[in-house]
Amino acid sequence: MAAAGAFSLREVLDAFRGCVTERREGLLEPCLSGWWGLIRFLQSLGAVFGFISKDAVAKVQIMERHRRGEQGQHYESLQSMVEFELSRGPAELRGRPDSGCRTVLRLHRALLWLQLFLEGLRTGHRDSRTSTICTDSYNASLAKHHPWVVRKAATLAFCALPSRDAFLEVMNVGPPEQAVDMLGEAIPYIQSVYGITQELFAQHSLLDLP
Ligand SMILES: CCCCCCCC/C=C\CCCCCCCC(=O)N[C@@H](COP(=O)(O)O)[C@H](O)/C=C/CCCCCCCCCCCCC
Repeated sequence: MAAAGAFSLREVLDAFRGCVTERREGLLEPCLSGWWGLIRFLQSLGAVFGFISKDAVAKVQIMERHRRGEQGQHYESLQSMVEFELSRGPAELRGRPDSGCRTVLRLHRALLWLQLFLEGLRTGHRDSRTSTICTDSYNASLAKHHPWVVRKAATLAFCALPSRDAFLEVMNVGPPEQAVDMLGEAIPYIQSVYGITQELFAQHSLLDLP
């Protein structure tokens, strides 16, 4: 999947559903595909979100370069990636700004924001403010990893978000009730990807990679 064409929540849902295998392995390809779908949605919201989508694109592209590179076989799953990058030594892992583990960690933290945001949208009232849901989700997740200037720019951008119902309509799923149902279907898959990544990274003390 690439960041072009109309957004489809169904495609994003299918991608995240395909990320976790029966043996609880996290597959990178479907995750990246899910991320491209989300980025496409973000890009459709306008230029005010450009600095956020640019960062997300850069991180997904780093992961694609790993996957398609000479060592690509080690980047099939989160587990094989962690094993491979740890085998090269902690100094190498901590010193590389484009390591797979560091990059996945940034996307993983953003996935917690996404979970909280989608849950807030799903359970919110018709007249809830999307910007408030987004700000609360951000403050409870990603914000603690960002410097003041990024937090300020992000919270300003959130003010440009449309109302909850308009937002649900932009999701192209049909009426708001249908979009809410699909969010209910999507959230457990996103939680599952978040859960296995959190477990794996905690097990190897990788949750604070600089
Ligand atoms: C189902 C459809 C509805 C929801 C659609 C949501 C679409 C969201 C798409 C993408 C989310 C953006 C993910 C951003 C990843 C940020 C990773 C990060 O933390 N990067 C920072 C640290 O990186 P390093 O410097 O250590 O390499 C970097 O400093 C960040 C810069 C940009 C600001 C990031 C703010 C993120 C706010 C959360 C996304 C809000 C999107 C709102 C739209 C609804």
